[in-house]
Amino acid sequence: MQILTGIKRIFTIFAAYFQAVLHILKTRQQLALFLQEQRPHLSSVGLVPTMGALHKGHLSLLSRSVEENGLTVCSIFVNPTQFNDPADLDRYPRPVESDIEKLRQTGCDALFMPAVGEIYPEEEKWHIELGELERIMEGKHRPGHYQGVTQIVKKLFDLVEPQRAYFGQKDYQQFLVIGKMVRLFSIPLELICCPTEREPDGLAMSSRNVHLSPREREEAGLLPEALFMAREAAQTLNPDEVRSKALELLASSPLITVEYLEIADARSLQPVKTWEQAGDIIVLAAIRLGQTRLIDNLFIKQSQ
Ligand SMILES: Nc1ncnc2c1ncn2[C@@H]1O[C@H](COP(=O)(O)OP(=O)(O)OP(=O)(O)O)[C@@H](O)[C@H]1O
Ligand SMILES: CC(C)(CO)[C@@H](O)C(=O)[O-]
Ligand code: BAL
Repeated sequence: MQILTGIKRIFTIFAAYFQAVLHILKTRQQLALFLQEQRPHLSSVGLVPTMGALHKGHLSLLSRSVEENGLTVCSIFVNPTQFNDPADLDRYPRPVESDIEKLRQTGCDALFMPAVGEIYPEEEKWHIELGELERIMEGKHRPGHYQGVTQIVKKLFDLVEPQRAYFGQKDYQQFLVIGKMVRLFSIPLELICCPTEREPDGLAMSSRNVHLSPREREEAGLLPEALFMAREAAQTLNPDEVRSKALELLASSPLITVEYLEIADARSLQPVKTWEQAGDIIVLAAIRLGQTRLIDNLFIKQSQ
């Protein structure tokens, strides 16, 4: 009896150990072999694409995937083709060791972290028709950005073939763009948009927040404040008036430059003139604080 209990205990320890194992895969081939081995035993695979420098926002996507799928793959790849500003690419934070530790703690099964040459062995052409979505807001202010995003996300979808892929609402326009790409290529997967995780003062968590000076960090709180104020003001004012009020609040900081602030139909991202014009309405903004560019958004009206 004692022997049996002992064997059971050893088995439990081994099982816990193997569950906690994070497989680190650096090449397409390692990823393909790993998935080939695992897939027959699994109900579903969840993919969480990231550029690393993981924070609680990323971890919330990972926890949701771990909960909903038999296997979760996180990718960390700072994709050069989506950076329209080379300085932004150069200084993008890359704290690999602490990222790996965080992934271990979430129960993520595999980390795919390829080198640039592994993903782009040679120069390649990529262009898909994203329509208006590419000509407004992020698309307008970061030319080529969504071509780079769709290029890498399509490659990741092809390599991992997940049943579900998880993205954050903080990059809401990106979520719509990826939805458009999935429909264009008829990719059989479910896209899941997870809520934005925020700091105590409301600032959306972002890998780029580390670049803010203490003074900029303080003023950055005005961005969520303007969005939450807009949602409140929508109860009594029309969209144009709300927009002006939010812009006024951001203008109160000499450090902030507003790139855009729009109140839009949450499906098309076209500006609305009345609250009745769309079922779902969202306020989206991008600001610059010194060298750092921050984006955020908040639903003002949601039909369900
Ligand atoms: N605060 C957040 N809450 C929830 N999801 C987030 C948050 N920040 C980022 N994400 C999501 O995590 C995924 C990976 O994002 P990414 O690696 O670019 O991090 P990031 O913090 O958004 O970086 P940056 O803001 O510098 O672009 C994306 O789907 C993104 O929307
Ligand atoms: C989706 C993504 C990982 C593609 O590089 C990136 O755009 C991001 O982190 O949001
Ligand atoms: N989180 C969106 C990726 C980017 O800013 O390039």
